[in-house]
Amino acid sequence: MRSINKTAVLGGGAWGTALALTAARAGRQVTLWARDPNVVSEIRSRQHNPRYLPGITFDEKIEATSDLRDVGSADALLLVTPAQTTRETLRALAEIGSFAVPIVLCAKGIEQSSGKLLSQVLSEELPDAIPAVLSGPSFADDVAKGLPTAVTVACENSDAAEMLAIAMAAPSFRPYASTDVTGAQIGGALKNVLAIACGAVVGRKLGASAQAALTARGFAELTRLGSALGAQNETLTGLSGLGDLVLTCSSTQSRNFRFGIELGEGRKAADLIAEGGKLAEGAHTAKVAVELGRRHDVELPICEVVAAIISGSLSIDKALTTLMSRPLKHEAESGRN
Ligand SMILES: NC(=O)c1ccc[n+]([C@@H]2O[C@H](COP(=O)([O-])OP(=O)(O)OC[C@H]3O[C@@H](n4cnc5c(N)ncnc54)[C@H](O)[C@@H]3O)[C@@H](O)[C@H]2O)c1
Ligand SMILES: O=P(O)(O)OC[C@H](O)CO
Repeated sequence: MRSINKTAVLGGGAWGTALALTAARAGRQVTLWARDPNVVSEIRSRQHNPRYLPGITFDEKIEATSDLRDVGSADALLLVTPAQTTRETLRALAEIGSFAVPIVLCAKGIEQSSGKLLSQVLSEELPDAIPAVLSGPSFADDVAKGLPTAVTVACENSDAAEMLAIAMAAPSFRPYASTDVTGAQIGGALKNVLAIACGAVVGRKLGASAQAALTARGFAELTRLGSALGAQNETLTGLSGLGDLVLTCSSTQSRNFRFGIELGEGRKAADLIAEGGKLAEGAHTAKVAVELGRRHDVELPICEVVAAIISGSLSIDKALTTLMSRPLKHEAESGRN
């Protein structure tokens, strides 16, 4: 694999911009591709992205473009468009070349139409690419401001994982290399769904004890599904698993958590989605996560009630009764449904 200097970021939203800044701080040459020409012109002319990172201006040099052909010579690409647009973005890339370089999946979700992890989607659309994942506790706003955090960078090829970690490492951004591509995706996908549940508990004023209990039982679900799919325990208890779950299930900075709060306060999911506000990936992942669980004989009761609340078939009060009246069991049985 060639060394990583030229880095392309696809996606001009909050996370794409924050990761482009991080790569520049790490000393990389960065091209940011954004679909929206306004984002490109704001970055080019004023070094900021006010729609997605309001109040943040940057000194780092980032080349912004809306022409996808400009990313063709990158040594590595970071894919940072919403999870459900991954296939579409990859297909657009495939029209330009075969990209036999690392493609780092930074979105957190599972493809709704197929139930596939984004790494599977990548392998189908760009079979020559080297699939990698970047995930962990990281609010775009914090990262863009240079506040410190640590993340997981996973690639089956251990050398490539290390090279990617080095390529993205900056004074306030510490990537840990991993070879567990599946495990690194499960935490990010499920924590968004579980954060909606925790937000609903807060919005309904059910108390901090309920929020903590739900987070811990949510972690049991994340672990069960991850283990069934072959994830390593260290990944699930690490930055992209437990680390991101704790962050997202406890902070009003999280869009998924805030989506849950609104549900808890009585808003309808369909209305929130129709309003097209901030991206809450968990609303798009809940149902497909439950289906993925079923295919692997894994029960995901919290994800299940979140999916039912989002579809409008279950109220929050009924969801609580459903969860609290499940058969009593030993905590040690958590790994087995
Ligand atoms: N914001 C964060 O703190 C954060 C942190 C880690 C991971 N993520 C993940 O990163 C992904 C992107 O999130 P974000 O925060 O950047 O979202 P965002 O809403 O801020 O930005 C999404 C961007 O994608 C673009 N986009 C939407 N559909 C597109 C399409 N079909 N083709 C090309 N571009 C398209 C939008 O124009 C926008 O620029 C999500 O999966 C999210 O879970 C976000
Ligand atoms: O704002 P959220 O809920 O999409 O969370 C952002 C990041 O995934 C946190 O690590």
